[in-house]
Amino acid sequence: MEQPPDGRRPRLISSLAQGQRSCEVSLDRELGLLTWWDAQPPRRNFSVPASEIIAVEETKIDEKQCNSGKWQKMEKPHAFTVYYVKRARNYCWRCNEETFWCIDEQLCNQWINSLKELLDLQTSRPKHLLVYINPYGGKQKGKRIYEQKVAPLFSLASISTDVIITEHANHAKDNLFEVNIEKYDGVVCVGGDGMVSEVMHGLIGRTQKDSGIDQNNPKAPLVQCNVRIGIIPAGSTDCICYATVGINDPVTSALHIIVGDTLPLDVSSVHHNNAFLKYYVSLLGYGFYGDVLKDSEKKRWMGTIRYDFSGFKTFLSHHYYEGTVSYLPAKHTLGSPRDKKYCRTGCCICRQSKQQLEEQRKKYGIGRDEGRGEWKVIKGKFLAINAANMSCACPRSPKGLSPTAHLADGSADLILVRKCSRFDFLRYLVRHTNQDDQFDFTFVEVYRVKKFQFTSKHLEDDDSDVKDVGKKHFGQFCRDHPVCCCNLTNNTWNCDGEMLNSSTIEVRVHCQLMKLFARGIEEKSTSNHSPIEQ
Ligand SMILES: Nc1ncnc2c1ncn2[C@@H]1O[C@H](COP(=O)(O)OP(=O)(O)OP(=O)(O)O)[C@@H](O)[C@H]1O
Repeated sequence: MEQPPDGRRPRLISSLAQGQRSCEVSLDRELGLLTWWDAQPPRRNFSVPASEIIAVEETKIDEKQCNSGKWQKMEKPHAFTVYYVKRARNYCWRCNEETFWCIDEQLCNQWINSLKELLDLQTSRPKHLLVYINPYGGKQKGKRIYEQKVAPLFSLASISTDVIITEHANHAKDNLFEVNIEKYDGVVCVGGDGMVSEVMHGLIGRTQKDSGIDQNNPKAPLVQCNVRIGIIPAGSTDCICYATVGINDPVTSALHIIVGDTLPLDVSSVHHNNAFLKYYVSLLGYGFYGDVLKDSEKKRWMGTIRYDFSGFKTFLSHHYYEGTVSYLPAKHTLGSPRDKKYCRTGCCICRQSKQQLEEQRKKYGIGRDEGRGEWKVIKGKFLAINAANMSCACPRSPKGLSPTAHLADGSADLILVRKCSRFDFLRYLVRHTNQDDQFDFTFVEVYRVKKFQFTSKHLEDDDSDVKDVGKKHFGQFCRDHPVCCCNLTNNTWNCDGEMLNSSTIEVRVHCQLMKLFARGIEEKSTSNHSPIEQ
């Protein structure tokens, strides 16, 4: 063992073997770094940070291994296996393993104990989790995905779980109001965005209830929810997972949970007339995205293809909506929607924006800081009104609705698509799938906001009762004849993929209200190779 001069913890260095090859292995306990390199050329060198080691286990050596290679000469070969995160393509993580063989049992135990001590220092890792599985989400594979891909990894990492298979919609949400939440280091949901939304409503609602906060008050300062949520994607839409991890892959998500990653996330609340309606973390969409959802819900029997079908049908209908949007610009944020500064792991825009908000809070007092600033008002006819809390990237649109929206800066990107021709709207939609700037159109506006309101024109009109009779009839006619592009009184918002029926709403972004077991999208340079070959 190497003794450092200044009282630092000693570095463990040994000559071990990997199968037939001998290697040097070093454990720097101060840096938390496991390194190994070939004793003979080509002398490749690998490193794994302790934070990405999943487990270490003594390896049971079978007869075959004992009788093969140079180890057959040894009386008692001993080995230990290190399981660690290996980065694959497209932000995917895999569990890799490396077995190191020692001649001496004492040395083998010393290695196992030293690595375990280092793992014990990883205090952000969960030990006990509450898991909700939606057996009907996506292609109804949630239970199988959990049992085959996730549970074995949790068990390898010595994480214990209480698993609840949901029996009806809102089961997870209701259960979270009753369960002894203190017992758990996090809550995992296996399903799609709908399940994430359910668990989020349960946890945020429970936190407010326990703190005596009235969710119906749109101005109430909500209490941050400290229980992390892990998302195991198993739905038909896994946008929240995709935008926070970079990929919707159950193994990758399970590994982010195991290593105890933490990603703070902004949550927006939606109110109508001092009544709380819903929270959302990815998209709140009116017009095009609200109509696509409304139509697709009637066609659930079609499976995931329903989104394409309803998207095409809604595109042809070309309905527009008239109303007033008022918004409060997010002056505290350091970014802007078209600055090409993407939200990535350890995002400094999110960190600094949160600091700015905290300073404002100290200066003006909690509650009074948020309404400060000048409200802007825009009246018009819109094909779509979208508020993106995150990029909303998904496999169909890898850069998302607002590519530079930030996950945790206390703001949302409000995108207004004014009435335009079908051809122009198609050009706008196509830009979500290529590298061109989707905001570079005269009929598209985008603002970074911390609050906004929308009032439908029909509710603003005093004589709306008389007009509505006619509109109701024409509305039905237009719905039945999709080529008509009239002004409709629809009241459906797409709120994280769930329908919300209220055309007039008040929205407020709550900076970093909840936390996920994730780390955001990693820069390509970190995500290409691991362990690091030096
Ligand atoms: N056992 C259950 N039976 C019926 N519905 C359930 C059950 N468990 C959860 N749900 C509800 O199913 C809805 C959709 O679930 P989930 O998001 O997991 O799947 P999905 O196929 O991706 O659906 P969507 O695309 O609508 O989000 C959720 O809103 C949830 O409340």
